[in-house]
Amino acid sequence: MSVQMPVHNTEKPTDSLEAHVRAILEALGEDPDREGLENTPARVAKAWTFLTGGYREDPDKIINGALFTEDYQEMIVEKDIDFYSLCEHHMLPFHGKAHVGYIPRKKIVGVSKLARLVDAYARRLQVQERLTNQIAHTIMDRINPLGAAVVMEAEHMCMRMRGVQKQNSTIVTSALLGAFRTQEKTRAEFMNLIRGHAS
Ligand SMILES: Nc1nc2c(ncn2[C@@H]2O[C@H](COP(=O)(O)OP(=O)(O)OP(=O)(O)O)[C@@H](O)[C@H]2O)c(=O)[nH]1
Ligand SMILES: [Zn+2]
Repeated sequence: MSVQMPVHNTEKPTDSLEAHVRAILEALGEDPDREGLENTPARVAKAWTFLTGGYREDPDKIINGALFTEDYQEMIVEKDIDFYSLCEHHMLPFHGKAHVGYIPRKKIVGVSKLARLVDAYARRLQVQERLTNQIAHTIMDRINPLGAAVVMEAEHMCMRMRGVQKQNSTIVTSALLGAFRTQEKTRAEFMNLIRGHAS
């Protein structure tokens, strides 16, 4: 399956964003020079630069930085990884939890790197499906495991604060590759583990 992998930008957008935020404030009928808003363009530009910091991360490098050879071929699951992303349709946040698993063939990865990988893809303009796929495919490509699995559960602000205004709906997406796709038992074990059951 081919997955859209995003472009890697290196330039920080902070300076150019500031002027645009000022223009948005004006378009909203606000006075960008009043005391409370005086520093808002700079603050917003800084916040958005952070929230889209994933464009300046190299996901391959994150994984390659901490790969270790280990004779361990059982499932490894890191669950409940908090993430914050921005939907590319409304540029509003969606956030929730990511559950990531893989079965090593020869290599294991430093556990913090799985969480860093989630952030590197989440901190961009995204759709949840692509975000889920990108994480799973990077694990598959970089660690070369027997399988990789990602399940993401998220609340979309564009469905809560506006639009259809559904306050309780959660979107669940999954990407199951290798053994997680072909072996029902493996898939079931992963699903049980992320639901908090030990076996
Ligand atoms: N599949 C998918 N859809 C998303 C995601 N984030 C937002 N959307 C949807 O993107 C769609 C954009 O639809 P449009 O009809 O062009 O936009 P809209 O008029 O603002 O739609 P409403 O949100 O229904 O008011 C909406 O249905 C959103 O709910 C996502 O991560 N995945
Ligand atoms: Zn949206």
